[in-house]
Amino acid sequence: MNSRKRNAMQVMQQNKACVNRIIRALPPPFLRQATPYTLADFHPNVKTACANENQLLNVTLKVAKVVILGDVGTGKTSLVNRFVNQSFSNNYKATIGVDFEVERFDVLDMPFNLQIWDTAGQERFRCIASSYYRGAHAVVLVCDVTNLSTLTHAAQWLQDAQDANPGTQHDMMVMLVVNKRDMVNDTMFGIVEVKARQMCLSLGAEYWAVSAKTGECVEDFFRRLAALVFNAAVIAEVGSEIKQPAIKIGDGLMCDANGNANREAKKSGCSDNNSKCG
Ligand SMILES: Nc1nc2c(ncn2[C@@H]2O[C@H](COP(=O)(O)OP(=O)(O)OP(=O)(O)O)[C@@H](O)[C@H]2O)c(=O)[nH]1
Repeated sequence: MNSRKRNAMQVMQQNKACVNRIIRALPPPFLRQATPYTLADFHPNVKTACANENQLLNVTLKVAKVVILGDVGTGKTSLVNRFVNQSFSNNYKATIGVDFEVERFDVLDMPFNLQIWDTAGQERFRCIASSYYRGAHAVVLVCDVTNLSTLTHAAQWLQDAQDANPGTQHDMMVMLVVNKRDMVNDTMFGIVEVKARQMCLSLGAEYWAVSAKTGECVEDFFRRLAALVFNAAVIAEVGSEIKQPAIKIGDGLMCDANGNANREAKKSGCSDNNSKCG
C-alpha cells in the first residue's frame, strides 16, 4: 500500500459517509428468487448491537474486505470506478496485480469501511493477485454478458478464492455479477440470465446484472453487498442466537420465552459451566 492510499484510508475513517452511503434497511437483491441470502432485513441481534453503542464498541469490526475476481476485460476495474468515482472510460487499461479502494458507509448509524480489492484477470498476474485473496469477507465474480466463457470460468475464480482461505471461521459471501448489460438486447440478455442463474445456484452465489458504462444497478449492487457483509460480520461477533428475556416465575425458577423453566444460577450457587455443581 503506498502512502497516498494509506492517507486516503485514514481520512476516510475520520470523515462522515456521504448520503448515498448511508444504509438504514437491508437493500433488496437483484432478484428475490436468485439469492441464497434470503433475510428480509438486518438480523435482530445486529440491530440491537447497533442501537447499543457500548455493545458495538467491543465488536472488532470497522472494515471488511471484498475481492473482485473474473476474466480479463470483464469490467472489474470499470465496475469499481463507476461506484467509487461515478466515471467510466471506454479505454482498456489492464490491472497489474491488484488495486484497491476504501468506501466509507454508515450502516444502521455505525461507521463501516468496505475495502474493495480490484484484481487482475490476466493470467500472468494471477499469482500476485491471488496473494491478496486472503481474509476476504466477500467475493464478487464478474462476467461479461457478451462472452459466455467468462461465466463458466466463474467457478474456477471462486475455487481460487476458497483455496486462499482454507478453514476460514466465517463463510465468504459470494456475488455473481453479469456486467456490460448495455451491450445486448433483451432476448440475448434473457439467454445469458438463465445460464447465469444456474451458475449462481451451483456456486451458492447471489445474481446481479449491471452496466458499468451506464451505471445501471451498480450503486444498488454495492449497497446490498456492503449491507450483507456488515450484517454477517456483526453476527460473527455477537452471535445469531436470539436471547429471549427471562421471566421470573417464583422461588428461584426462571422461565424463558418458550416456557422452559430453569433454576436461577445465582440462587442455586452454581452455573452451567461450574463443574463442581452436581
Ligand atoms: N459497453 C461496456 N463496456 C464496458 C463495461 N464495463 C467495462 N467495459 C469495457 O471493457 C473493457 C475492459 O474493462 P476493464 O474494467 O478494464 O476490465 P477488467 O476486468 O478490469 O480487466 P483486467 O484488469 O485486465 O482484468 C474496457 O474497454 C471497458 O471500457 C460496460 O458495462 N459496458
